[in-house]
Amino acid sequence: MTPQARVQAAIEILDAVIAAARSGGPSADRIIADWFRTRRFAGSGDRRAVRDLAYGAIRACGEVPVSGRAAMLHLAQDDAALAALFDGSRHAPLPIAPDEPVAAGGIAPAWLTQRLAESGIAGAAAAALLARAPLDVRVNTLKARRDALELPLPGEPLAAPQGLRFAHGTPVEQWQAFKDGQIEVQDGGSQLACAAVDAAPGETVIDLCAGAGGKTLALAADMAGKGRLIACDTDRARLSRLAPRAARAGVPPIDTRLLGPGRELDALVDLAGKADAVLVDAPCSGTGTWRRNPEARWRLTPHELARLTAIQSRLLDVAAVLVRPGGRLVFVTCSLLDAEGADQVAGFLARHSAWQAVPLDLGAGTPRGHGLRLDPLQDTTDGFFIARLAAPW
Ligand SMILES: C[S@@+](CC[C@H](N)C(=O)[O-])C[C@H]1O[C@@H](n2cnc3c(N)ncnc32)[C@H](O)[C@@H]1O
Repeated sequence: MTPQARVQAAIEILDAVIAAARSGGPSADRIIADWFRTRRFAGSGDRRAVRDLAYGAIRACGEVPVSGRAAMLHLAQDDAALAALFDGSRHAPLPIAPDEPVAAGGIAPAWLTQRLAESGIAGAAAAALLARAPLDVRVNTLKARRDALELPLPGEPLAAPQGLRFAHGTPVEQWQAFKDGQIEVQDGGSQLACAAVDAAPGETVIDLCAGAGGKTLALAADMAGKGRLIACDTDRARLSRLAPRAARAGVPPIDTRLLGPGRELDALVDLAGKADAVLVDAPCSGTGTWRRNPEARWRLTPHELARLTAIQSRLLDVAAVLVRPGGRLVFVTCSLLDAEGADQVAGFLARHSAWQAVPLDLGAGTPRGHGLRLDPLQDTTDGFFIARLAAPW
């Protein structure tokens, strides 16, 4: 592809990303993969260049742009070489007209930027939400040890006890250690959220929102494969991805429970008051993971945020029913908004006055309300809110 054709391709992809953000359609990654699937003439250099252009524009524009071309023109404003590629030649974008719409730059839509600022995330901390994430792995202690594992490249040890960091794009999934289940790809913040559960061998631990089991596998390793681990979710497809991952990681079969939204306890009655620990890795806005999917900020609306916070409160109450007297509940969201963090825990403690928040020391993070917040600027992880709550005896 010519440099001009790459820009035009990025514009077409951005049009699709914008439409998907408005209609709840596929992710930018999916759209880019689909675009190239039908254009076999594009080589790996073309893919990388088009992807970088598209993601560069997504990261740079806070509000949803009116079009892919307006988003790309925002980048071209400060890049004369890019602007010169709008030359109208074959497969190139049309020349830039003087009165064309140009998308505005920014961190996120105005309402969301304000909510972040009210939650103490502004300036450099807000910009860091859109930085490029490194690649973190967790050493699986069921099969290996961080200090005795030989890998093709040395990783940088993280605050998370089994975490190692590599540069973005390191092909760890091709390494034998990955194929053998000795390492899992998992953000350092996500690993710290699991450490907050402090799961121990022989315990009964429930992962209430397990998804495809990223955190479940870390809990299983902490339990040394001994005890009872129950992985739950309302999404059958996600939950079904856990079994093959567990097999690769050498984790004994895990009890999985498919939950009905709003009727979660129906499938968990046998566990009421029995769990030593319940992890609520709740569905959330994902403001802490924009480094990986920056277009998510174009999808979020105040209405969607209100829907998510209502689910989070309900899941906290569901979890409280499952925890045994003296047991623990760990609440986690990958969000920096207080509505999905500190406020959520304050609300829980107001509803359950006999429960207590337990201070956390994970070697990273900043206290926020009754919990701890990890943020991409200070902690160089994805953004997370983590709180640990103790049930009364
Ligand atoms: C943040 S994700 C979990 C990610 C997962 N723990 C991991 O580490 O990969 C939140 C999960 O909550 C699930 N979920 C949504 N509503 C739920 C509900 N009412 N009960 C349980 N899980 C729910 C979603 O399907 C999603 O998989």
